[in-house]
Amino acid sequence: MAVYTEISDEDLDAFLEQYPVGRALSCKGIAEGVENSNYLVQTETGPLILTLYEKRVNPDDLPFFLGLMEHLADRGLPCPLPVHGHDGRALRTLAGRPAAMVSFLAGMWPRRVTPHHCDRLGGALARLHHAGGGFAMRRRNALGLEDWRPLFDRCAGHADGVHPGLRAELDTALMDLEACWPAGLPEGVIHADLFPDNVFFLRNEISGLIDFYFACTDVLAYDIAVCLNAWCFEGRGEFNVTKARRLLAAYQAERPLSDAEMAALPPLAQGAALRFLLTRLYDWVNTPDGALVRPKDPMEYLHKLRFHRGVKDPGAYGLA
Ligand SMILES: Nc1ncnc2c1ncn2[C@@H]1O[C@H](COP(=O)(O)OP(=O)(O)OP(=O)(O)O)[C@@H](O)[C@H]1O
Ligand SMILES: N[C@@H](CCO)C(=O)O
Repeated sequence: MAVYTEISDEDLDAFLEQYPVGRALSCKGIAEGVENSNYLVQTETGPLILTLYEKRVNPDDLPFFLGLMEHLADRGLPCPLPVHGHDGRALRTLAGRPAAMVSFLAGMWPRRVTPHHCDRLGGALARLHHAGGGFAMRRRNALGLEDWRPLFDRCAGHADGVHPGLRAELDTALMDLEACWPAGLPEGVIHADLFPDNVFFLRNEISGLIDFYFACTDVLAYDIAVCLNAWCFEGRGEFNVTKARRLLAAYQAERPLSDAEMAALPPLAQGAALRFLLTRLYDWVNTPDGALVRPKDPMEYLHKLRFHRGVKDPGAYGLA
């Protein structure tokens, strides 16, 4: 479960007094998620999500994340809207952590992803990229190409213990990407972690996009590459080209890809697989036994990385 920081009733009451939301009627820790502490707070004016930002979030980035959610919500994207206090501020401190409240979004994330979900995702992702266009703030991707080598170095010594030969395989994959990483592609605001558990559906339509805490300014097509990894593989590791085709077609109906973006999909997809493999590997080897939050399986992403390294042509992703 992801409640790293507990809050007392007194602290919560004092916190809520600073917002025009009335008093708390209940407050429950949310088990899902691995990064931050999240609470569902029922207030006299309705439900809100209270987040206490934990280790991987740099407090200096919070104005970007909160400003971005506000910018996107203002442009009609169904994403959480930060709640401002009586003093106008959305961000303050609770139980020693930076904390903010955002609007509660109804819906459930898809436990079994279908091609229909991928279709809706593709459209929403393109709309997110368009809507992010006018956002004035910038944030470098803290988990981009240049950050993978230092992250790898921090866990390389444990890699072969997770899987024999993993260290050499990751080193080679990283060197290949460092040599051929695409340059000059269109950039803008990307979500950078748009996994199924960050997309809510209600009656088969998207009702919410959440968790903007990796969002940054980077190559737009890299966001598609993240989604191809997170949405288009089956449980046993096979790539589902029908899902990818639906995702890409729906994306392109709203934002057509250039030839350069299409050609770049294989290395971008390798990079996205490597990014999640490395953060998962890092967590895998640094999480003590018996910790409350179970780390996610890095091997899932090794299989995905291998698949993308075998792709010679973006047609493999269902592009015509
Ligand atoms: N605005 C929201 N409306 C409704 N539920 C929300 C909202 N934000 C978060 N949640 C709930 O909290 C859970 C965890 O949120 P979130 O994904 O942001 O956490 P996290 O710790 O950053 O997780 P991770 O990065 O591992 O996905 C979600 O799965 C959802 O159940
Ligand atoms: N979506 C990430 C975890 C949160 O960043 C993963 O599945 O590894």
